[in-house]
Amino acid sequence: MARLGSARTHRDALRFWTRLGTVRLDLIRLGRIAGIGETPQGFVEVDCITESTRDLANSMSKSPQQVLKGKDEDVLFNIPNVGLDATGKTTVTQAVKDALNGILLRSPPACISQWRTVFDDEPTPIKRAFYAAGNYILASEIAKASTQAPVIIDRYWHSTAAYAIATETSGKVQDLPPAQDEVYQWPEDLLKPDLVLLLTVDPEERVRRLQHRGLEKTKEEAELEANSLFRQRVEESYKRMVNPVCQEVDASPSKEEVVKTVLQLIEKHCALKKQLLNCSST
Ligand SMILES: Nc1ncnc2c1ncn2[C@@H]1O[C@H](COP(=O)(O)OP(=O)(O)O)[C@@H](O)[C@H]1O
Ligand SMILES: Nc1ccn([C@H]2C[C@H](O)[C@@H](COP(=O)(O)OP(=O)(O)O)O2)c(=O)n1
Repeated sequence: MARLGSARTHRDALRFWTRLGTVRLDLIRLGRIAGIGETPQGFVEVDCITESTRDLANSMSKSPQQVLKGKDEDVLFNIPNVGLDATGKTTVTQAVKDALNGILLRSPPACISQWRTVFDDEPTPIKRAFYAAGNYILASEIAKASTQAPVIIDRYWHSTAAYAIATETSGKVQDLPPAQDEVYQWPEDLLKPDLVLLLTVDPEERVRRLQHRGLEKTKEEAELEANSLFRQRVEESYKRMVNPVCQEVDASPSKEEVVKTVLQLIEKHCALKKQLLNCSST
């Protein structure tokens, strides 16, 4: 395990605290995940080597939103889709990306996805650290891609937070942290999306889609299937997210209809964004 000491002296070391306050990550530009473990302070330490980390270091010296300012900023946006598994996120993100000639990204990003199965078997705080780090790495990719085209994202911070909140709590949705709690707030140091879409379907339809898809499940996906209270806590946590809120989309209709609805929402959002930009520049 790479020691925290080396991270402290490393020029490119970056330190992040997740919103949930449980995990500290030291992302170091080395090229591979060197090790993980508990520091004496009880924090989880992850040394992560990705090309993106240097970009991230550069972008973190600016405010998260500043890094998005490209020359065509009035027409550019980034839109994550979130929701329970098998609600159609991957289907919709792909179709929207094609329709808008955009760029499709996902959380966790491709550059660390090969470690996913390893981290999914780790204790929860370490697994969360992995997904949280993924969101920050993804942010630097979004910032870069957003100067070229609209960016459509399959999951982002909302997913990490919703699953973390649902795991850290038990029982019914009434036992979740209250609606105004800061766990539902977007982290200040993470690039914000323009519009977050929460895809929802009724539980029976979701199970049908899950069976139809037939992919291997993560432990949490299996938990989602077995435990309807857990599922309700994840979905309710999504609904309580603020700044930005998750805009709910009924994903029960046909793929074509859902994509049409999503494109209309994006169009509406863009019109609003342009209006706001015009107002602020006059
Ligand atoms: N609107 C829809 N109507 C019917 N089936 C759908 C719809 N959207 C997605 N599906 C199917 O449901 C399954 C899960 O979709 P997927 O996009 O993989 O979900 P997710 O990314 O949310 O896990 C796939 O087999 C997909 O073809
Ligand atoms: N940004 C992310 C992405 C996924 N996760 C976790 C939450 C769940 O345990 C799994 C579900 O992710 P997965 O990509 O397998 O789900 P879908 O393919 O979209 O159905 O990963 C996360 O915590 N944070």
